[in-house]
Amino acid sequence: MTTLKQILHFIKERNPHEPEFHQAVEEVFESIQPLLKDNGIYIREKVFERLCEPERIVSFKVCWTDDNNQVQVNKGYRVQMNSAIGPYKGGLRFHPSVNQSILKFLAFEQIFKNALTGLPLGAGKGGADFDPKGKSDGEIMRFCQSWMTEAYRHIGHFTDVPAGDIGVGEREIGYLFGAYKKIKNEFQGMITGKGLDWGGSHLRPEATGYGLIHFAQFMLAEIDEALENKVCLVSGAGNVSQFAMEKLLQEKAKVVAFSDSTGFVHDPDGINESKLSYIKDIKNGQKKSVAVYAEKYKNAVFTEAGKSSIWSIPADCAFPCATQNELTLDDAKELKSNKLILLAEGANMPTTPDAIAFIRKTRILYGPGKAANAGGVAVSGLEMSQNRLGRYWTKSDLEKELRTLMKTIQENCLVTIHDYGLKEHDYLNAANMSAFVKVSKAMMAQGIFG
Ligand SMILES: NC(=O)C1=CN([C@@H]2O[C@H](COP(=O)(O)OP(=O)(O)OC[C@H]3O[C@@H](n4cnc5c(N)ncnc54)[C@H](OP(=O)(O)O)[C@@H]3O)[C@@H](O)[C@H]2O)C=CC1
Ligand SMILES: O=C(O)CCC(=O)C(=O)O
Repeated sequence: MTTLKQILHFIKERNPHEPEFHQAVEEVFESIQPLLKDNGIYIREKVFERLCEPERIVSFKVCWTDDNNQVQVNKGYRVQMNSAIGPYKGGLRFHPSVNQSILKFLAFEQIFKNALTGLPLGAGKGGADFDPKGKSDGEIMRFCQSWMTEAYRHIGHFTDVPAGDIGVGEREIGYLFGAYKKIKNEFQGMITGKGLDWGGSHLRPEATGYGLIHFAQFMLAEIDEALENKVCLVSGAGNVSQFAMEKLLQEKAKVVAFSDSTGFVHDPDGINESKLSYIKDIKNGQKKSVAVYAEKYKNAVFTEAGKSSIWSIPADCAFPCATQNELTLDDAKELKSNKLILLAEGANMPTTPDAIAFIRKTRILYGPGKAANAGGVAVSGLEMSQNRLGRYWTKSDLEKELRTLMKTIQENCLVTIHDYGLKEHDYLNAANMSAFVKVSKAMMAQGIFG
């Protein structure tokens, strides 16, 4: 008889040297303990073991020439994790830190997140250990074209539909889409995050950040609180962060800090629309460090990475929107001692396990990324629907859809909390359990190939 401990041990042994993947797996495994204990079928059918094994990993070389005519070689990947409820779906990350462990953790998280959206989306993730920083448009284009020259075989609107993630925005999506169209001679919605004039959807750029803030509003409403006048910290200064800040401003919250890989800015006066436009210009146009912001606004202070943490600034709400494991136990303790009310994750797995365990023992509301940042992939799902119909929906249609989707995810969590007798506001276990049940059912219905 297999014990629960043996299952986790087996998965870790089968996937050595993959700490991020282990971390993501262990979190879900902990959450679903009651389900595994009460339902022998999950054990007999080896559902968790099957969920942890990617259906396919494609790993390939990406050769391209830089502007000095030097040959460059990178590692490219696509992890096709699970297709029980729809075609593989998830972003591409171009960052020097990319490796198989990171992409497997991201693809694994995507299984549950995508299930929570209620849309027919399987799970995948991919990318390359390519660093877009400092590269010319021509170099980025040649890299994307080379990546797609291999990956196109595995991608398609009913097979696997990538999108953006760290280092991949509309420019990269355009080059990837163009390469696919050229190779296949087909104009199809095989990638999301496209430009509005060539098959993209209104609100996809905004969706992750806006959806995160909607989710936070719904969580706060449960304790009769609102975002107005709340002091907020938003890490990162990229896509998710920029639109989280934008929505927070619309909701009259006060954003006093943001960051990037070089450090963080504390602006005690709070940012406003014109300051946010400047942040967008620094990051999307000039492609510089956020340090530049502090040179322009007199009360703003820039602190270099490693010297202190953005999470040491007193605030009511914290939104980690940069990268994995960016918020540690020490950060969590400091946030608590500064009387934080809510922590909602825009990034994937940004909070370390010990920090999550600490937060969950306090009264701080915790919104796990799988639920809180699902707005991005949800609007990607709606982009796929529009592509299949050959129609565009209006911005106001999509605004309504996004808000409703985020509300439905939150309400499903509340129902799961009630049905399984979880602790009040236990969004973490609720999200993991309800998504697990949904995907497992689909897998078992499809036999052992499911
Ligand atoms: N884009 C989307 O729709 C979705 C994204 N996510 C997640 O949100 C997070 C941010 O993604 P996104 O905004 O798209 O990416 P971007 O590339 O647009 O922005 C990433 C931001 O995070 C900072 N950052 C990246 N790596 C590090 C690091 N190791 N240490 C400190 N700062 C870092 C970057 O700083 P710098 O500019 O200096 O590199 C940048 O400010 C990721 O975890 C992603 O997986 C989740 C759901 C959907
Ligand atoms: O829009 C998508 O398909 C992917 C978004 C994503 O990568 C994520 O949710 O982490």
